[in-house]
Amino acid sequence: MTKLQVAIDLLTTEAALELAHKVAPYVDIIELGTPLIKSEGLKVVTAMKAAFPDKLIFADMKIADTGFLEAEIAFLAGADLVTVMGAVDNATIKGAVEAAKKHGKKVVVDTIGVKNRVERAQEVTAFGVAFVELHAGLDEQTLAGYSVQTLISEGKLAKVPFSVAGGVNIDTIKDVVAAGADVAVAGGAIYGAEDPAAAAKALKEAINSVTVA
Ligand SMILES: O=C(CO)[C@H](O)[C@H](O)COP(=O)(O)O
Repeated sequence: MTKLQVAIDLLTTEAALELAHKVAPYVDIIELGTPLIKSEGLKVVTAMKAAFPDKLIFADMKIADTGFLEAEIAFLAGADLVTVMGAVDNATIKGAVEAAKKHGKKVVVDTIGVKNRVERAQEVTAFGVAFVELHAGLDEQTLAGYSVQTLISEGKLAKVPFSVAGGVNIDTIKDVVAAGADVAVAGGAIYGAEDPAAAAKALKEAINSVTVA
């Protein structure tokens, strides 16, 4: 069953916790977005894990260097999953995976900026990462012609564990599930909604309505 991940791209711990309390019944993974971690520091990760010990806490660290060190500080703060950039040196990804093994946690590779996402997803999966995030960032989503369907198609081709992130919403989440994604990530579609709990509930129900062959 595809998991639902809420990406919290808000800027304060207080706002992030308030949103998480509203949507927690419907989500499997709570992501602390990169701007939130940069704004608040890793104490937001610690606070979220303390508030939701039964949820997977995803620290979107977007690690680009010192893979072992940066992954380890996030794990020590309470993260269950951390992101490393797919475009960086393999040594950084392997270092983060070593830290994950040491702490019994997991690494996710983020493909922002990766030219050949399918090939790179297959390469990094061999390093022992949990899954690959086929991802178009918030800036890329504003470009003319952007469509999340490109990421969804790549997920089908890659045949590795993957998530899709980049404007996933109620109109597209069923396609994400049907493509076999392990995780569907929704940020703006939840935190930008007038009623975030209702939005998260609808996304979860959409996931549950799809039968994957
Ligand atoms: O990691 C991110 C940006 O770098 C976002 O959290 C991710 O793209 C999901 O948010 P949205 O659904 O609003 O695109």
